[in-house]
Amino acid sequence: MSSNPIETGKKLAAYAAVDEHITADCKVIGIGSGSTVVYVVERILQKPELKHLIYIPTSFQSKLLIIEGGLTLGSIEQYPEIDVTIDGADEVDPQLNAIKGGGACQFQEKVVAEAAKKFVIVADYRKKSSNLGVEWVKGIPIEVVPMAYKLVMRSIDSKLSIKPIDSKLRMAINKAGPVVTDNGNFVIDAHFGAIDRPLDLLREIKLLTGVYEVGLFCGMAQMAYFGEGDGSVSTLSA
Ligand SMILES: O=C(CO)[C@H](O)[C@H](O)COP(=O)(O)O
Repeated sequence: MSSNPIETGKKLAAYAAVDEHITADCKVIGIGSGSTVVYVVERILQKPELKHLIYIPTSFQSKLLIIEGGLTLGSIEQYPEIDVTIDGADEVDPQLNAIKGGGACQFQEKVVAEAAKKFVIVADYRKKSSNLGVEWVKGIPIEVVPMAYKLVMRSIDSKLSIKPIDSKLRMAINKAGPVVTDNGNFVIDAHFGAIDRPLDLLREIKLLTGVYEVGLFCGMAQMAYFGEGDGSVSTLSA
């Protein structure tokens, strides 16, 4: 085990979720994105009985994890019904509402989560929260069509029932200009502070012209696994 409690937490959560939800009688598995999901694939690769399943990616990163692991890559067009999707999250509340999109993959992640009979979140202890917007203060990731980004920023400021504390276009590191998603779009991160009614906010933001997808996942997850700092795993169920 790593001596870093965060890495240990990610690994414990990922291993527990794979052990409890991915079995040889599953057919199609959705693979989320981010650093915790690396441990999901690591655990799958330790189990030869899971080799024959079809794996659906949620990003370029997770496609590479599947291919480099020698697993069978499928597409959501071929397999629109998924048995289990396991993915990370940036923040999860007690009702299992989540903020996702820290890695700008929220659109494909939402498609693959929604297509699954069971959507399971894996995360380290920092992601557990009493209220969305309290622990994850970088803002809700909102994927927007590039030519509309200024309009969406104006609309976020003026048309929602709650005003953002801060909202900005996500800029790339090691590249001049904005982050460009796997779908060729931009991301606006809008921080609203503690969000009391995430589903209402999700609906409002989705109605803004130019918005492609919102990194609020409400009522989607059946279960979440959190790797704790003391080496244990805690769970939340819907
Ligand atoms: O939503 C995501 C990417 O868009 C990730 O699942 C989320 O950012 C968590 O990542 P990590 O496991 O690295 O903490």
